[in-house]
Amino acid sequence: MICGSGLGAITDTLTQKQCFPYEEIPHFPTSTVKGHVGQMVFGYLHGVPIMCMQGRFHYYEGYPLWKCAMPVRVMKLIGVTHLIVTNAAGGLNSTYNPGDIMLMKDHVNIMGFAGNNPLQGPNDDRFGPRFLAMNKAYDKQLLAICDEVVEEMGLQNITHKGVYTCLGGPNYETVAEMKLLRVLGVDAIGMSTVHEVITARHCDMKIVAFSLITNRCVDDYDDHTEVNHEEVMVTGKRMEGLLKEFVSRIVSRIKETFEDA
Ligand SMILES: Nc1nc2ncn(CCNC(CO)CO)c2c(=O)[nH]1
Repeated sequence: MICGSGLGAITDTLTQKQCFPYEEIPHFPTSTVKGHVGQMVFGYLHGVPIMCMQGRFHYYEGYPLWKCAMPVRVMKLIGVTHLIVTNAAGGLNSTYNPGDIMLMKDHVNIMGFAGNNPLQGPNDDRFGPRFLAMNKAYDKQLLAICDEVVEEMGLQNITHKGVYTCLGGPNYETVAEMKLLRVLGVDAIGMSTVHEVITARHCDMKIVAFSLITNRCVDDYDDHTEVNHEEVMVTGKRMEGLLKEFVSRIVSRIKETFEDA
């Protein structure tokens, strides 16, 4: 699992936890962002062994995308098969409200348009192919499991399926940028996740990802509200209980699916 801004409480669901601060892990970057604890947490959830990044690394912290996503390859080498990625995101789709969940059905790798990609450079054949198909990055079976959990928890009114994009940050978007992203079919905007998903897909992990919509993206020159990180974390804190239950039930169903396989 990868926990986004303010979503680190998801690790509270784990038992027999062993925590390793990133600064104690050789060659790992360190988390410098408020709301990101900065440690790798190992534990169990419904008897399933879990490796969880409590806090992630971002391009805007000064790390190249391959380094931000490097922990995904460490997870692969340790034997992780399924990746649950969470993030806090701004809701560009006007039907989204703070506190909503957006299940990622796809992403727009806008940083990749300029070739800024975690797989740039010589391909490491130990993990995957030189040229990677991305049309099935978001696993349909895992999305169906999310749909079942949404139904079970009665979250239909606050849950959406949409398209996410990752900008480099650390600034939030301008009005013109939000208007452009809306034209491109983007529903939620963040500063993470896409490079982690590309890296996970490259090494054939099954991936499910969702955004907690922490604030509205307002593409109106007459609206003077300004997004800020505190607001992002406040919404994360408000929704942490529900998200813990949501993720817990997803893992439980993945376990059932694996046991039936
Ligand atoms: N408009 C907008 N709203 C958002 N809410 C959360 N994030 C994700 C970025 N989170 C950063 C700063 O809050 C910390 O990684 C964003 C974003 O990128 N844009």
